[in-house]
Amino acid sequence: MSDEASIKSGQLLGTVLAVQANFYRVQLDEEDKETRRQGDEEIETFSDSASSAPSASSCNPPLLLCTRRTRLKKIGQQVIVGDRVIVEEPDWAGGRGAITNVLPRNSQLDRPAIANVNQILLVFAVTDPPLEPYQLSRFLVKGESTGLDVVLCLNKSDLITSQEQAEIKERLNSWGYQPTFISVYKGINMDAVEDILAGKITVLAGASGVGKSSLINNLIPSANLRVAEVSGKLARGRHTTRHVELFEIPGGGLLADTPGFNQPDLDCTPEELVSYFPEARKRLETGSCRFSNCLHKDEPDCIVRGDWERYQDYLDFLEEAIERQAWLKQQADPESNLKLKTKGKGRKQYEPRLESKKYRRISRKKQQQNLQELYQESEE
Ligand SMILES: Nc1nc2c(ncn2[C@@H]2O[C@H](COP(=O)(O)OP(=O)(O)OP(=O)(O)O)[C@@H](O)[C@H]2O)c(=O)[nH]1
Ligand SMILES: [Zn+2]
Repeated sequence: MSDEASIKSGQLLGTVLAVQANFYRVQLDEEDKETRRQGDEEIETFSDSASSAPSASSCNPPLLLCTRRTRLKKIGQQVIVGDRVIVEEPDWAGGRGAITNVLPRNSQLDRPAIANVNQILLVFAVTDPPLEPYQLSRFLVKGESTGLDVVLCLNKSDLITSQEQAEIKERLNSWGYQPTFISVYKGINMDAVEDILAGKITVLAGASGVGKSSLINNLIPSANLRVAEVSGKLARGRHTTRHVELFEIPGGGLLADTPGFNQPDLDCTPEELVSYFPEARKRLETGSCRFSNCLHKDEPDCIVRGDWERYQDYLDFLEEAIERQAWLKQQADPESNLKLKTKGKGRKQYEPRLESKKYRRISRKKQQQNLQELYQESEE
């Protein structure tokens, strides 16, 4: 891997927006416009038909469909959406190029794989569907567990009074979040959303029906067709694959709508869970628990346990994380699926256990259950 400083002349720098079979759709950086213009002049000089075919630089956005160099394949260098890549040998008239190198990633999300994401934009509705604190909490914790910034937008603010809005705001402030109240319908605070997204790679997440598709269509009019094509209310096509795509926002920034991220399954360890609650982090800044490995449940002299609204959510998620850890341990250790039995004459032998208990209990909230089912459906 090389870095941005070592780009040589003749090399172009761009960002992978989508992966289609063995091709990578790469958006070139603005600085490369000059190079493209020069390239076009050459084409016009040498080809009579150049004016009849649209060239890469006349495309807006400037995109090249690229292959990955064999050398990258040989060294096992994957290219994923969001990657900053070096492109060589551009064919401006044909809109083609070859990826010769991948710059080091600043971050990487898995499932779906996407590089260099700066933040998670969590969208919920203030009502319709009703704002469910437990579900919101799960999404927030899931978002925090990526280590990226989590930004919260609450849509459909046209449906509530300013008094109700103030109450929600106060409540979420106590959770450690400053929500932006928006309305895609009424165009409320859409410029604030554009400011949040500008110059960054953002992953959009949020429960079903909160207005994510509406938001994308509003921000990116050109995505209209594409969203309707691949997702839409009828087809739900985007939910059947792990397809990820970065949409260019006219006001700046790239946005990924990844249904894979929309299942709020928590996959962290019991120890790290506490750091995904801003209000608990704040308590830990003011002091420490007696035990360094405190899980903040019923240990003596715990600074986290106490009278804060989401403490019960913390305990619920902790239970889940503990069960998950036990389950993973069992999976990793083949002998743990076996039971040590003492046979005749003190001889010991492993025998298969009866079917082990399923680690995940039935979710206590129906809405969340529906979401999980939805996700499973989409995975099938
Ligand atoms: N009142 C109001 N309704 C809105 C607003 N934004 C979206 N809606 C409506 O909310 C419903 C859901 O919107 P979508 O954009 O499909 O929501 P989504 O989050 O993409 O939903 P999924 O595709 O199920 O994940 C639609 O009926 C929209 O018309 C808004 O600002 N105000
Ligand atoms: Zn503690």
